[in-house]
Amino acid sequence: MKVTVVGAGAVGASCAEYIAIKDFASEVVLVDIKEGVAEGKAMDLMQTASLNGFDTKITGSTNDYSKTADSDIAVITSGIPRKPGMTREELIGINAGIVKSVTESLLAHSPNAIIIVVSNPMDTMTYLAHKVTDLPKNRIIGMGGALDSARFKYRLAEALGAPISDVDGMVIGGHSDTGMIPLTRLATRNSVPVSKFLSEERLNQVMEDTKVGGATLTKLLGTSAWYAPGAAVSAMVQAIACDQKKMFPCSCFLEGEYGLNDISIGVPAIIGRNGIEEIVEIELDEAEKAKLTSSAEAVSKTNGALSDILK
Ligand SMILES: NC(=O)c1ccc[n+]([C@@H]2O[C@H](COP(=O)([O-])OP(=O)(O)OC[C@H]3O[C@@H](n4cnc5c(N)ncnc54)[C@H](O)[C@@H]3O)[C@@H](O)[C@H]2O)c1
Ligand SMILES: O=C(O)C[C@H](O)C(=O)O
Repeated sequence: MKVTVVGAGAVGASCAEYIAIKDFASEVVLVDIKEGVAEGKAMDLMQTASLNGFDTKITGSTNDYSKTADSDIAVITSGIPRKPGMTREELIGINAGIVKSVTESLLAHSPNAIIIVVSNPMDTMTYLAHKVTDLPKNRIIGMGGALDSARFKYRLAEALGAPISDVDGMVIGGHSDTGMIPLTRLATRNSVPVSKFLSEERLNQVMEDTKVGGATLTKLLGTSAWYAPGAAVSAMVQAIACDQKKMFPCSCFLEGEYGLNDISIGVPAIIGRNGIEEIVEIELDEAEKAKLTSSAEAVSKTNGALSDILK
């Protein structure tokens, strides 16, 4: 199983590290536009192999996509991250051009790859990847919900005073500060609804803290997060590589599911060897449906900024 990760920055390198540590891929190729960076990170990571006990071969390449040929899975993390005070949507001007050209270069050498889009604004970059390639919808997946759900579980566990392993929960909708929809109604502590333990007010606080999870870290770090994003991408890569059929909320191109069309947005999906094996349509209540509609409107508005690049 060959995996290419484009962008050897914070998220790309973290993702490559987690993939290697889990030791399910034969090869990971890191690609970056900055001379020597991908080669350097690959060498540094390879020097952890004997310490961390993995056999995955990690190589680096400065923009030479021939090294990525015949990848089974390609992850796109190239582009700029936000700084404190910015929204993800403000990155579109620079990142759209990068994601378009990287997607085209990847597919020129790996026509059968399944692509995972990470660069922000992620739902719009996933939509862009669909539009420039016209690949079947199962082969382009946006990573956002897996990360947002991990943050939701962290916040729930904190509020409950429970171990994170006892908590389950999911975030759907757009991967943005206002568009995320943490599904508190369906969240559980060992199968018991969390509303049994937490007041509505505390649950609302959990929801708000989850939605600004990325912004909170960006303020603390001066740039956006990488450990949990890298872990979330690696979990999705593993689900594909090992045909795990795991369910993650992720940005899927919708054609009528959830009443939405011509948009990529976070919904639950089964992830396996074919990428998105199935989009799972769960029963939402009226309030959740209204939130998903308004989240989709915001993503569509951001997609509108792609009109020039899609000409
Ligand atoms: N979807 C998510 O949940 C999620 C989570 C974290 C970060 N992100 C996004 O991922 C992106 C990367 O974040 P980061 O923290 O790793 O940033 P970073 O600056 O550390 O790394 C980005 C890397 O991309 C490289 N790059 C730029 N243009 C390129 C090109 N044309 N080809 C190849 N490489 C190129 C840069 O040289 C840099 O090394 C950002 O857009 C960020 O907002 C998304
Ligand atoms: O917050 C960001 O800008 C990066 C990423 O989308 C995240 O959620 O960590």
